[in-house]
Amino acid sequence: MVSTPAPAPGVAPPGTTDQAAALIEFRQVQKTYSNGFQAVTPFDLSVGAGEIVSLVGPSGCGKTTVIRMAAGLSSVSGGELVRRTDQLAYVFQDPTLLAWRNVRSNVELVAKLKGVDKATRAAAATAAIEMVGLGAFEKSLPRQLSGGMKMRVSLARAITSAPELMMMDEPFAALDEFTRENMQNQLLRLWRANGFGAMFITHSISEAVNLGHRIVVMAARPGRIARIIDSPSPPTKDDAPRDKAALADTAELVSSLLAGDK
Ligand SMILES: Nc1ncnc2c1ncn2[C@@H]1O[C@H](COP(=O)(O)OP(=O)(O)OP(=O)(O)O)[C@@H](O)[C@H]1O
Repeated sequence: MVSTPAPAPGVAPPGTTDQAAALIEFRQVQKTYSNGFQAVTPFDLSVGAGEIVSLVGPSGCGKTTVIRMAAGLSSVSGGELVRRTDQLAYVFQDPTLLAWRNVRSNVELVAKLKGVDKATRAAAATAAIEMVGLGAFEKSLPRQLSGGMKMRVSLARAITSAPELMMMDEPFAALDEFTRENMQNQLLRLWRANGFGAMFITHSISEAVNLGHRIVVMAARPGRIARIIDSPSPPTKDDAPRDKAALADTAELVSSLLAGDK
């Protein structure tokens, strides 16, 4: 069952698990596909307003299934999924840009399809394009951009629709390590400016730890949560220095959980 009650008043600070302000709550949510395969066993998680929750786990543990249910793209087989916002945006591994539209036109597209008026979406697109550092490429076509630049267009397009909740399914997986780290920084810059909540799926432990206020470590067969870890040094709005040693310890903990040591 998926229900969408009225938006909760107030905005919780990043890292909160305050149920009243949660944008989305999974309550014992399960997924069994029509062939009888149980992809996700009872799953409890909430994502607060302005909170980034990363999901990391082995292939087949149900990460995409979870995010698809959250987005309403896949039905829930059991339990209850409560979503308190319809302001969603998606960013996938494939930036899915329209080849014949230039950067600005691609960035404005989702907001346009959502019916945002021309002046508002143009202003939002200008800000987003600047924020991802593509101001000089507004008129470029996708084929004239690198993989990292295309992903920045995809991020700018998502932000332009002013989402409260971003669903991100391995958005940076196809990028080289250097570009990937750069994109994580871009994403955090956008988050500091726009304050969206996010579910961020990744196979990369360092990415999960760098981005998440909380890190959900999943296990496979059957798909389930192994542990939810509060970041010891989460991203902050004022971009305060992070405790690298504490984050390295968290990465080690995630690694050992994934290896089944803990
Ligand atoms: N439509 C479907 N019908 C039956 N089984 C499915 C379907 N979609 C996914 N599955 C199975 O459900 C399990 C979870 O799949 P899902 O794509 O959610 O995993 P994932 O953790 O996102 O994997 P990956 O990291 O490889 O993308 C897998 O075993 C997959 O084979």
